[in-house]
Amino acid sequence: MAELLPSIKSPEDLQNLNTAQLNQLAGEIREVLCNLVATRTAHFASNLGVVELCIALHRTFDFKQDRLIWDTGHQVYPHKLVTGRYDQFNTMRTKGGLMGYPNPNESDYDLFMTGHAGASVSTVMGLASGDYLAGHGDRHAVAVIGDGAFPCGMVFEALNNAKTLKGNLLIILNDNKMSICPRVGGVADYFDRLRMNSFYTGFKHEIVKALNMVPVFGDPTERFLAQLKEGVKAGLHGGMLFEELGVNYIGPIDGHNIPLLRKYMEMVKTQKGPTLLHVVTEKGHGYDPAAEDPVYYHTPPAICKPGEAKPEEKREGSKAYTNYARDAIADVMRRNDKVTVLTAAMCQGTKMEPLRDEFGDRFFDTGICESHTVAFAAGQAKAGLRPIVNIYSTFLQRSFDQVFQEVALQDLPVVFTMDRAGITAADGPTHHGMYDVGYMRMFPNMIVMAPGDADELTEMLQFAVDADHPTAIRYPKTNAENIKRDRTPLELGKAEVLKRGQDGAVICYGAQLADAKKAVEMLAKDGLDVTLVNARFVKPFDAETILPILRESPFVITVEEGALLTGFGSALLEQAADAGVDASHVKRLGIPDVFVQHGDRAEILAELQLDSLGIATVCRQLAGAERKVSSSH
Ligand SMILES: Cc1ncc(C[n+]2csc(CCOP(=O)(O)OP(=O)(O)O)c2C)c(N)n1
Ligand SMILES: CC(=O)[C@@H](O)[C@H](O)COP(=O)(O)O
Ligand SMILES: [Mg+2]
Repeated sequence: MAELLPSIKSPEDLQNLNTAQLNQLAGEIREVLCNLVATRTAHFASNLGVVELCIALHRTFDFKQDRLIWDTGHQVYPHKLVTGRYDQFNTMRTKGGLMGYPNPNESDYDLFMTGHAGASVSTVMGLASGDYLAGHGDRHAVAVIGDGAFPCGMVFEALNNAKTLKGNLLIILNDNKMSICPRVGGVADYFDRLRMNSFYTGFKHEIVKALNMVPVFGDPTERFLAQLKEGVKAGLHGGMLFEELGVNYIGPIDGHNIPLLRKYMEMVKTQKGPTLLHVVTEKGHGYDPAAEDPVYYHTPPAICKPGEAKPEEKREGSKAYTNYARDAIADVMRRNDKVTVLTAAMCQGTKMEPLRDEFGDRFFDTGICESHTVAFAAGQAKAGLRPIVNIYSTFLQRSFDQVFQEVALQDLPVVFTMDRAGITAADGPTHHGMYDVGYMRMFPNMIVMAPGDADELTEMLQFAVDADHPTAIRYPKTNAENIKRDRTPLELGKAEVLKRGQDGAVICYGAQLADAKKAVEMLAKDGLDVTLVNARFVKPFDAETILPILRESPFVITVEEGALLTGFGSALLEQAADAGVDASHVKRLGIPDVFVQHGDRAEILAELQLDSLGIATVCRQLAGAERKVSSSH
């Protein structure tokens, strides 16, 4: 039972604790983290890994004045616990409760609401620059960034700029050998070599000793020269990559040793110029199952109670769209050896570990480097391959310019399977996939579609791989259904009319089709005969099918799980305006011009009237309104 933690109302309450008490506090924080994931899915292993680092930071710096940014922000739970949010902690990732990422609306100790990796060094540099110009050059600016986030291009853009910075910059590299999956790439290998540095440091000491004993000639000289080469290599590995950029490199040090962390932090506080402190931690530290399997315990299912064995994944009747997409990708790759698949460090989230194993040389994990991922895919397409970029909608935003220049402008056959397109629920506004419809349909040459059910996703993927143009397919974070019907074969730019009625029309773009169908069936029981359309494509738009429905229907509702601004409904209004068709009776359902907060997906969809009840309610209102108008004529 937590004794110390409840008394920590702010980091000031840490100042009087001794090392034993700080270590006890670390244990209490871990207990709270374990209890949290016994109740719901949350970020777990990452938070377990930064407990001591967080305590040492708040014990050493005064972040009422100094600046602290946790890169990505998924590891911010210990920070929230020591900055006065212990009492609310059980609301984590629930509607109206604490956000699972930093949230300035919760605390002044949270400076940026983040969830996307790689921006911390840049933003903390901006803070340092602003403080310097405001006369607060004595403030410290600290970015804590993981080894998975570090390869983000933006980090190197910031490092390039760091030596010009006025103000104090401390970058803490939290190196736990993990992204969500094991980290990949040359930066990862470099960190591995740096982690050996404690060995090299000792080795360098040996070199100096050897220097004093070096004989002038004979065998020992050769041995000495061999050692000297190693010593020089050690020096190179001793953070020279950073030193050459004007960033002092210190480390690596043990990230679970609070006194040691505090000693080094006090030391770097006096260091002039940008400094990188390399801290080695264990992802999942302090809870053995998580330390042994940090991939699974990155965001484990709610039912993994402390000490319980790893539960089998819940068997559900229907599978997630993610599973259908993964299986469809695997199937296409088996039948066509020109097809490749790329992920930007989301192999686990897109459930592609089996593809990594099966298609080794046609599976590419680029790390958290989405801009590179898309440009790399464009290069593959130019070379005659059919790359599939399997990516979360929200993270694709990082690659906007590469989608434009390297893919659409070149008219290259890159397939974008955009997972988490729509409400992602507990992750909140940084992770909802809101904007992909708008920005993907803007680009000439792009084919933009959304399946109404699981089988249609499979069909669309094959269609996309066969298309000689860039294509984008969006689907949400939810279980997929299959809608029984006489399925119209997929045809470029053609919608599918599931039912015709004379009282109104519901035109659905994407996976809410199941809810739209339920709504139309409910309405039929009320005597309202409503047309149901599965739009399938937002680009090319099926004006030939849809505009006559606008002309004939007393009311029309469009349904999409995405931003209304620039979304499918906007496209319909544009088409109507261009064709001179009256669209004043069109009601668009989707996400309004707000950032949707975290919460339960079903609740959020209901609030937005995007579920079957909401769609039916809006139809009744419009039908009623329509009947009043027609009866008053
Ligand atoms: C731009 C972007 N791409 C992908 C992700 C998904 N993501 C969240 S955490 C994570 C791994 C981060 O690894 P690291 O920075 O080492 O933190 P750790 O979990 O190891 O503490 C990834 C890929 C993201 N949040 N942002
Ligand atoms: C921090 C981060 O961006 C990922 O951990 C993300 O939260 C994963 O989302 P899913 O749980 O939907 O895969
Ligand atoms: Mg890591």
